[in-house]
Amino acid sequence: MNKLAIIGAGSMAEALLSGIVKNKLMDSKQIWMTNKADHEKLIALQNQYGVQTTYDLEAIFQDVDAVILAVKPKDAAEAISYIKSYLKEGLLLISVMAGVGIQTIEKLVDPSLAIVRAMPNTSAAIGKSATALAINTKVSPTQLELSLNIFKTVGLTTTVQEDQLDAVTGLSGSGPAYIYYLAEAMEKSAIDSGLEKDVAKELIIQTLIGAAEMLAKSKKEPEQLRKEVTSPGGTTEAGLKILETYRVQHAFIDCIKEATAQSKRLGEHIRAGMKMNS
Ligand SMILES: NC(=O)C1=CN([C@@H]2O[C@H](COP(=O)(O)OP(=O)(O)OC[C@H]3O[C@@H](n4cnc5c(N)ncnc54)[C@H](O)[C@@H]3O)[C@@H](O)[C@H]2O)C=CC1
Ligand SMILES: O=C(O)[C@@H]1CCC=N1
Repeated sequence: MNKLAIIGAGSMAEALLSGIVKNKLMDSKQIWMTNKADHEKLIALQNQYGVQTTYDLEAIFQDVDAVILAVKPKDAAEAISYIKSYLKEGLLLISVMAGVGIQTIEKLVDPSLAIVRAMPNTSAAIGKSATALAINTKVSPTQLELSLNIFKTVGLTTTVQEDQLDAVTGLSGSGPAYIYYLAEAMEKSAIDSGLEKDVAKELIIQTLIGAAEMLAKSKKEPEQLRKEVTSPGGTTEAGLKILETYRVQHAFIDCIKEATAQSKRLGEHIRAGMKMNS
């Protein structure tokens, strides 16, 4: 790839930029970035990563191979109409916007445009994202490989059908927040029980890393691993009984389903807004 443009310069855009630069996927001088109006942020990114930043769309799009669209879903229509005249056949558009479907984007751009819809998560900032990608029929094998290579710089990648991306968003897109929520609860209870915050934090982090690595490395199902921690009449059993009383597993299932539904609703909301404006 000779040149990459990134539209939007927020946390997700920076995480991707950082991965691409760190893994030397391309020279940072070949990456062009812009945002809505935060000039200082662009200067900071330029200084930190050596990328090119500008509000001059002609300069950004001249001879560009791929464009990453990393604005908020609510800004999708405005951002796409801003760059629409530059989105030509042969170009690859990669969207990381939650909920915004490929069909919705197709309605806003040249129908021949190759589009990848990706759902990373914020662990991209440390190269540990779980990213799923879906593509439209215009994406060539080379463009798919390029997209996978971009997201591999920030973690694991997989491809799914487009209609599965809302479920991915509810599961692994929002997923880090569920784990942080658990970590918050662990920290609060540890402090209430008299542990020092620093000590508690260290123990919690290692417990989460250890459990995640057991899930990754052991061939056992999560249920089996849970049972192996739980001695009859022991501490874990006593603790888990409380989770059962509060139906916490059901709450997590409902949580992920609701996040998935919200991804669908976001997409519908944007589609409805487009119809009203057309
Ligand atoms: N934060 C997360 O956990 C995840 C976010 N995403 C998606 O990534 C996208 C970006 O999210 P964040 O980086 O968290 O947002 P953010 O609010 O940090 O950044 C958004 C950026 O878009 C720019 N922008 C807005 N309108 C624009 C326009 N018309 N032209 C050019 N730039 C424009 C803003 O200036 C800003 O730089 C969202 O669509 C979100 O759904 C995807 C996966 C995970
Ligand atoms: O909450 C959100 O809408 C974004 C998308 C996935 C994670 N965060």
